[in-house]
Amino acid sequence: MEEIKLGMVGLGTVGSGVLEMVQKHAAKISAVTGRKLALKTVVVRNLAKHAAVAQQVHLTTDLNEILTDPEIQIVVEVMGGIHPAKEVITQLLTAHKHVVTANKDLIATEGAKLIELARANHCDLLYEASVAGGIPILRTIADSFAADQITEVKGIVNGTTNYILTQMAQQHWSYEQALQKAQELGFAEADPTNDVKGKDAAYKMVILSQFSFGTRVPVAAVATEGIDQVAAQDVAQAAAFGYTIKLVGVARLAGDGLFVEVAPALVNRHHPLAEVNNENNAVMVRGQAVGDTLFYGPGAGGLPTANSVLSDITTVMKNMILKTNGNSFNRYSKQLALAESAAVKDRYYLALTLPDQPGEMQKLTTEMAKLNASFSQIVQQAGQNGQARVMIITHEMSKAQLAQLQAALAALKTATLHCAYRVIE
Ligand SMILES: NC(=O)C1=CN([C@@H]2O[C@H](COP(=O)(O)OP(=O)(O)OC[C@H]3O[C@@H](n4cnc5c(N)ncnc54)[C@H](OP(=O)(O)O)[C@@H]3O)[C@@H](O)[C@H]2O)C=CC1
Ligand SMILES: N[C@@H](CC=O)C(=O)O
Repeated sequence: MEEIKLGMVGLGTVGSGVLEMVQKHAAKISAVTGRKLALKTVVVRNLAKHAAVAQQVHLTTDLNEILTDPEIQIVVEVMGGIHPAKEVITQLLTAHKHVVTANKDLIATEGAKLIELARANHCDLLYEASVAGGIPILRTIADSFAADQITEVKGIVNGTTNYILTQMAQQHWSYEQALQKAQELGFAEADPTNDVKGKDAAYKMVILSQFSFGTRVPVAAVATEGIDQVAAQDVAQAAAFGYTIKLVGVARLAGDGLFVEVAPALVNRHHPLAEVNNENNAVMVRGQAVGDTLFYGPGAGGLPTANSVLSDITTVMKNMILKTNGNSFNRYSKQLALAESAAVKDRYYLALTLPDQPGEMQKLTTEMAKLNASFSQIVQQAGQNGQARVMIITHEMSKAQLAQLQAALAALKTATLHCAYRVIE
């Protein structure tokens, strides 16, 4: 049987999973593709660190060993980050190697240029693993939603933060303890800042938006808030109201535009997203024809992510046999403007502190009434230093109304708004 040789750059959590799958699942890969797959060369930073693997695969620190090897036709990039990953993939595509990557940072920020370079060189550039780890969501949207009009895609798309929130809520671990464990388990990025600040999820929502709506939204246009400011009081009050706090990415058509955001949200405990725990992710795709669909699975971790990488590799292999390489992963393109804030409507959970004095609550409700904003649930708790903490679940209001309310509360000077989280029923 003909053998297809693979190269790889990076041998961390995902790279080690790819090595394991190529070895353990060799028979299935051959049965499905009609070709043997062999991992020939892996580029690492530090040879000594990976000495134990040197018996199984050729290790090098020199990318040229892959670039100049005519036997290696497909290369996996799992080093992460934007630089030098961008330069590495650019060199690989220029050398006519097909590339499979798990790198959402790079695809979300520089994807357009790399996709064009791949097309110009008749190479495949596939990145199923870049969104939601082991969930096969990108190919599903590209293929199975090819004819349907998607109106909303939302979900939990970061494993690290979902793991942290789950441990904090269920095991009562501290934020720091849960983050450290997520790092030990290989879920977090090398630098976890992007995980906890929501940027990793924003990268994924940019890629999901491109597949779902055909529009490439700049990362900077995605309003992004992480979980590092979520207060224990709000986790407890959310539970008392009947909700669970999750970091949720939303991309939806609103008015004539597209709205994309990543932020903590209160998810009704009966909603399927409320049941998504630990490093698991879930993506809900709403199509005009099909209605609501839900895709669930591990969003981080070596072997689950490697499975998505291998699905891309086998796709490249099949394309090589059929001589159909060089087509873009996602072929849907449609230019949508960003949605007007008046068109984006949700219910919100608001947490404020006010002076614990007669008339202060009245001022708050008066400001809300001026904006035609109302609420369905409200709780007031005595706090410290003569302050009361007020927690509200509003009726539906627009982003524009919310911004006006925030400005009005700031003008009052006595009220401090701590958070405004979307409510998902
Ligand atoms: N971990 C996960 O669950 C998931 C990760 N991803 C993505 O997959 C990619 C890899 O993630 P992950 O495996 O967790 O990352 P790791 O940090 O575990 O591994 C990165 C690997 O790349 C190597 N590396 C980094 N820079 C260079 C360089 N300049 N030259 C050669 N090798 C280099 C590192 O070397 P060294 O060992 O010497 O440090 C390490 O082996 C990232 O883009 C990530 O966002 C996607 C989905 C899930
Ligand atoms: N750090 C990421 C890894 C997968 O993309 C996450 O936690 O989701």
